[in-house]
Amino acid sequence: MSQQKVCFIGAGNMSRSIISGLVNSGYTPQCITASNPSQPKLDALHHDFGINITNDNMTAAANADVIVLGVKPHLMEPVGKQLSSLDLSEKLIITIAAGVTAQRYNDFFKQEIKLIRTMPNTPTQIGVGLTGLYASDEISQEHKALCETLMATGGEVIWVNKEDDLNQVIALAGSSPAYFFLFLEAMVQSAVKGGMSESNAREMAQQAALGAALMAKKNPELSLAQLRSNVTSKGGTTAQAIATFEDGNLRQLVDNAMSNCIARAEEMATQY
Ligand SMILES: NC(=O)C1=CN([C@@H]2O[C@H](COP(=O)(O)OP(=O)(O)OC[C@H]3O[C@@H](n4cnc5c(N)ncnc54)[C@H](OP(=O)(O)O)[C@@H]3O)[C@@H](O)[C@H]2O)C=CC1
Ligand SMILES: O=C(O)[C@@H]1CCC=N1
Repeated sequence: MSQQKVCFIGAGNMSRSIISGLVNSGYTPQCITASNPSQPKLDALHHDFGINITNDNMTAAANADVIVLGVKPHLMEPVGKQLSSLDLSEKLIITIAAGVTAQRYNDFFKQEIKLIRTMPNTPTQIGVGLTGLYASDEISQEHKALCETLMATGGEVIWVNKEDDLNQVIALAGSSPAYFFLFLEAMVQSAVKGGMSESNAREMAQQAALGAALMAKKNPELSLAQLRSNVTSKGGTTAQAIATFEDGNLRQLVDNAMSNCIARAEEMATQY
């Protein structure tokens, strides 16, 4: 794998997940630098992965071939302004932020930068993530290939043709691990209420989720409805549970949740 110098501006949850994917798949830790204002997350990254750490965004960015912007969306503008005095013409800039359009970064950095917008998710940290990628026509094949190689260390990558499609990626993959954690939380709470120990309840619920996801993945010829049907004996227990979900309009609730997720990304695009 190419061992370009990669720096992360912002060393929070998502940057940590990507760094974990990189190092676990053999990327040289000495080629990775994380920059963050507060020290504890940096120290943990240095301890866990052996990467370089700093509180100085400018030095980190100046010395990197690839700059990954890992701060919250509202901080992209001050970070861009801070780095705008650097000559970024030869560098690839990768943003992971939701809801900040590619065009805005040229304003923030006060120059035409080579930017690829990505939408990863936290399972990247264990190699089973998914990252959506968008690049405008001006971005070179070399930079696209480099970005894809870096992000693929955390799992699957999917290019989208239109920037707007990244908002669907947010709803389907970037944010969605949280939906599944919520579902697991609710299952565990119900089982604990029924007398099960929390650890047993969690083990059962998470193993079932893992098994269901793997079955869906390993049987692409089977529809999701068929996989569900295979569990659902007529007049049996599953049928009662599924009927309860359908009566409670789970599908509509999921549709509302995903639509609101996308609407928030669109709103953020007008804010930042
Ligand atoms: N979490 C997720 O699942 C996903 C997040 N994203 C995107 O990733 C980005 C980061 O999110 P997430 O990792 O969750 O957020 P975190 O809050 O965990 O991380 C953001 C980090 O940025 C640091 N930071 C703040 N100001 C600066 C600055 N001026 N220069 C450098 N670093 C700074 C913060 O440091 P400190 O804490 O010390 O202030 C913090 O460590 C967001 O844009 C989000 O949209 C995308 C996909 C999924
Ligand atoms: O909640 C957020 O805004 C970010 C983007 C996707 C996941 N976390």
